[in-house]
Amino acid sequence: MSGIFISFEGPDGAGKTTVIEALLKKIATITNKEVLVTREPGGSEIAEEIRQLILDPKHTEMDDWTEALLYAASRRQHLIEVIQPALAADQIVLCDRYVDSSIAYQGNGRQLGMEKVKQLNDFAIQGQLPQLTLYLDVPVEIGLQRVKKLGAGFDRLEGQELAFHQRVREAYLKLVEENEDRIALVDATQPIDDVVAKCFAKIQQLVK
Ligand SMILES: Nc1ncnc2c1ncn2[C@@H]1O[C@H](COP(=O)(O)OP(=O)(O)OP(=O)(O)O)[C@@H](O)[C@H]1O
Ligand SMILES: Cc1cn([C@H]2C[C@H](O)[C@@H](COP(=O)(O)O)O2)c(=O)[nH]c1=O
Repeated sequence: MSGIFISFEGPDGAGKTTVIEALLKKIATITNKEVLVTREPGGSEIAEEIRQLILDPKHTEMDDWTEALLYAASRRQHLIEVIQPALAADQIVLCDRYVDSSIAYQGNGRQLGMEKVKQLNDFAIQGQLPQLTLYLDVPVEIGLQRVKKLGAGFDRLEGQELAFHQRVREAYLKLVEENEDRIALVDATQPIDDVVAKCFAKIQQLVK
């Protein structure tokens, strides 16, 4: 695979989508490589259908392991159908969430165990990790407040209790500590231009 795979992570409302959009233009100034923006869960027709199933607030009866398996299944489909072909075509892939989301949300948020959820996903991704993961760190109250302000309501995951979101953030901070060669923490409470500049600096180091 000759492309570059970059994922973006963070609690809900950290600013991933906004940052990725801003980075698109900036990346075009430093490389001729095509840039593909995609997201999880989703990014392909089948994976988007799984997304609807998982995030629908009316699916209150969904078992936690079923949820973890559905995220892993949508990841597998997206990886095979979208990410790997783009990398093979020498593109830069900017992915809004990837495997660290499952380890944080299902592993620690749902308390299924970070290592167990990692193992489940090892099967799905077969070693395909991003070269760089930009973790946008924000206190969960601030992130959820930002989502609330958008006015579209909460999906099934966003609608979980505060303690769930706090466990998610704790897990991310642990992942940053354990994977400092891959995951870079960016303070996402800063003004958006500063957050974008910090992310861009990290990407420049990789793309040059
Ligand atoms: N650094 C920032 N400062 C203030 N507001 C921000 C910042 N970053 C993003 N926002 C605002 O927060 C809201 C949520 O941002 P965005 O949708 O990019 O977050 P996200 O991480 O993609 O969320 P989700 O996890 O729910 O997909 C948007 O209204 C965006 O303009
Ligand atoms: C990939 C992935 C995501 N989640 C959660 C995180 C969010 O609450 C939603 C996705 O919605 P977004 O607004 O597009 O960020 O799903 C998760 O729990 N596990 C995962 O693997």
